[in-house]
Amino acid sequence: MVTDTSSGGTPAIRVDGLRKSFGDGDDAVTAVDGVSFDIETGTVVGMLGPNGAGKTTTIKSILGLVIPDSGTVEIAGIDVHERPRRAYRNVGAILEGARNVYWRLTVQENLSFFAGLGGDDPDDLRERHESLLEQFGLSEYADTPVNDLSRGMKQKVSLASTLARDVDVVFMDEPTLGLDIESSLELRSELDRLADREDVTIVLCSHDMDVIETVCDSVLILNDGSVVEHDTVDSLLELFRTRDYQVTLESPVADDVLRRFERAVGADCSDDGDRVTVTFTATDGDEMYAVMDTIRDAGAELRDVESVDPDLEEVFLRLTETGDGPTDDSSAPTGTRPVPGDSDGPPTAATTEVSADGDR
Ligand SMILES: Nc1ncnc2c1ncn2[C@@H]1O[C@H](COP(=O)(O)OP(=O)(O)OP(=O)(O)O)[C@@H](O)[C@H]1O
Repeated sequence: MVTDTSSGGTPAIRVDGLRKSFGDGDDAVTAVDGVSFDIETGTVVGMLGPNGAGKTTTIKSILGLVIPDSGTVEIAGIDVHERPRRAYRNVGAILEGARNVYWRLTVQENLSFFAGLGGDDPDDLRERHESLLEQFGLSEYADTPVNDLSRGMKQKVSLASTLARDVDVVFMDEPTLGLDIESSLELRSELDRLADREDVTIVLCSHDMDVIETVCDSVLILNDGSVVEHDTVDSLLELFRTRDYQVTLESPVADDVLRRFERAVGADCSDDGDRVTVTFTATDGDEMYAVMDTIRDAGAELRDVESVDPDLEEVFLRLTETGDGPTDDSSAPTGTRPVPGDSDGPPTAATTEVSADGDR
């Protein structure tokens, strides 16, 4: 089910009928194939999808870094194609981790530079910058060149620089990558604060399902260039909550009975010598009764039946039907990654900021 999350007002981001192909003829690849969604102001939205699902292309199209073949993008009701300067004025993005800050500049200089990009006088934002430095534990490094900092600290500078000016919409790709647990938790509460108290809209791509599950209000799942789901995290978890069951049988259960049972239930049984555990999905009550009948017919003794709460990772794998399990990197959800040479759009206000590459 694709749900429109807008509540009637102008959405922070509106994407309508976005399409983008790369290459020609037999080599053409359709990266984004008619993507449409609204993102409500002040919400944190996780964008997920297997590798090649079209996440990067969608985000780059929203930011004006890739020119779509068709479709429109509006930020706060302003068409980014018609009025790019106005549309991108309060948009920030971290697309390549710590690479979007200037490593030869000091931490403070980076904050001032990025504040200046938005047309603000950095002196007017001194208080904001001091509080950002404090929040991210960077105060004592204010005059240190970014180059001399650890990877995690560089990531924090990158985040602080994005927030150095007044932003209404922020795109973040893997913002917790390289952060220690404490900093990652700090970041999560900072994202909550930005969305709740400052009404900032945040679009987050992360490999870390835990971050997505705890920080995001809703999730947008892309697969094969299309939106396959756009719903709240709670609804998505609810969707599968009552479908998974774990049945425990008294051991021993004869081998042939186990195999028959596996075939009937469509799941693997594990026998630890004391008990036999079977986890299966029953989409309705009839299926559940059928499983119970199978257990009775097999003469197995039922010890326990429990429903199993799925986590977001499982929901994601089912919706995208990658089905290879969370350990398979090729199917795991990922954040956006840079694709060399795809910046075929003209410079925009957003381009200027997000592609301000480090001087390594
Ligand atoms: N510049 C390009 N030239 C050719 N093909 C491209 C280009 N950019 C993206 N693609 C192709 O478009 C499809 C979608 O890519 P995209 O990078 O948007 O997916 P993604 O969901 O961000 O994947 P990942 O998680 O691997 O970063 C892929 O098949 C990719 O190979």
